[in-house]
Amino acid sequence: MSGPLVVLVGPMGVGKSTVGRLLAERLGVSYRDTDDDIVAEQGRTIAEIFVDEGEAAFRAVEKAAVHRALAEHDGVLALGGGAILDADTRARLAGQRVAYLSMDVEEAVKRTGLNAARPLLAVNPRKQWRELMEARRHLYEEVATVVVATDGRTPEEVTQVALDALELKEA
Ligand SMILES: Nc1ncnc2c1ncn2[C@@H]1O[C@H](COP(=O)(O)OP(=O)(O)OP(=O)(O)O)[C@@H](O)[C@H]1O
Ligand SMILES: O=C(O)C1=C[C@@H](O)[C@@H](O)[C@H](O)C1
Ligand SMILES: [Mg+2]
Repeated sequence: MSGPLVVLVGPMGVGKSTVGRLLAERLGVSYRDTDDDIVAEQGRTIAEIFVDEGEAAFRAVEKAAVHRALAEHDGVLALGGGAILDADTRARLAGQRVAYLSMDVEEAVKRTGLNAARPLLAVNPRKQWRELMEARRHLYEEVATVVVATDGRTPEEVTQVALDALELKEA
């Protein structure tokens, strides 16, 4: 299988960065995050891109960054929470090993809070979360080869469950 060893998908704050780094360490590979790529390439925060140019422009930048990372990276790759909204990106994930990290709404509010750095959850996070997940849950499930529930688990426990589910050997 060419492309990343593992791709992580899931909503904002579910632990993609935290678990992604731990997974990469355990597997002896490098970690890459498309949100970080976008910030580095654009020289602006994601919140700034949303405010300056709107969500549609952000999604176009994101799509290019995701496709580049899928072609270049062979370690653990975390995608931005909304990357799976794009049909070409979902098609591109079809042959990949993809772990969907999931959580329920209460866990989501605990982990993301009222964080202004997450523009899609800035106002009424509980309601926004539910709406986002209604629109996206089936897309995360569509691209996933494994689903790992993170509720009530530490990042280390989530990492272990993911390794077992993916049947990957440690370095
Ligand atoms: N299993 C866990 N249990 C409790 N807290 C966690 C867990 N995993 C991550 N966290 C905490 O939740 C917050 C969000 O985690 P993280 O930044 O890894 O998520 P993310 O999916 O990368 O989010 P983003 O949308 O910003 O990319 C952090 O404060 C992190 O410490
Ligand atoms: O879920 C989303 O739509 C987003 C998630 C983040 O990773 C960022 O990519 C951005 O804040 C949008
Ligand atoms: Mg992250």
